[in-house]
Amino acid sequence: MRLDIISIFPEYFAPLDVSLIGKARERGTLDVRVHQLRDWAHDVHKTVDDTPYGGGPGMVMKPEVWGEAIDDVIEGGSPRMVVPTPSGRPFTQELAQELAQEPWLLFACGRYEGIDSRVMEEYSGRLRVDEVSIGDYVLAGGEVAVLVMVEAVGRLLPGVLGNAQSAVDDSFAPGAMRNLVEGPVYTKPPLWRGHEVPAVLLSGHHGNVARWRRDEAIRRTVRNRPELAAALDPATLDKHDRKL
Ligand SMILES: NC(=S)c1ccno1
Repeated sequence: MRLDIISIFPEYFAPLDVSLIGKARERGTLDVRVHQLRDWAHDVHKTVDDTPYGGGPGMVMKPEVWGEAIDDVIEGGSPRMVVPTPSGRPFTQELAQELAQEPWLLFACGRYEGIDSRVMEEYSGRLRVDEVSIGDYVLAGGEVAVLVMVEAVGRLLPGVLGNAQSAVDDSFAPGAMRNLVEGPVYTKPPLWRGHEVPAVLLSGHHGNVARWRRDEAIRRTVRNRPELAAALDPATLDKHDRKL
């Protein structure tokens, strides 16, 4: 997968050189290219923003600069374009799975009050353009949101996770974990400061362990995410689940 990221703060993406994503880049699974938007601003101050039409606070990012940058980066190609914005569709594990199937993603990091809407309008005619929100809160720009999305998508690519089963068991993963969050996890020692590991996890009985883990996932989902629990497909719940 090729990932292009356009931003006025390319240094935000140094974390993509480490850990799982860094190793995926070294192996060639991920080809990440970060671009400084100001390279396409031609005035002496490298201006990328201006005052909003209609008045109001803050500044809006200029369409000319973005248009030149995107045209140069895509070189006539057709990446899927993702624009992080609080007004976008929710970024979910399902969307991460969908984006992980794409051969090429282009992330446009807005700052200030955002990118002139004509940029998304212009490229929607040529590319799949998704405005996406990682949550109902406002950041100073799209860079942190892109880091979140790149990690969530990148870890789903073949060979990135040490054990592919991890992605299957993820919270929210399609299939058995759909609309469920994961239950608690434990490791050695079996007793720590008076806290014991649940006995079933030491039993070696795989069926009982799987049942316990599902029960705990349902309990935690009901406790922490009642709106997800309400959306659980009744067909996937057996009579034991319904008693939880
Ligand atoms: N919530 C998101 S994605 C965002 C982008 C910029 N500010 O907030």
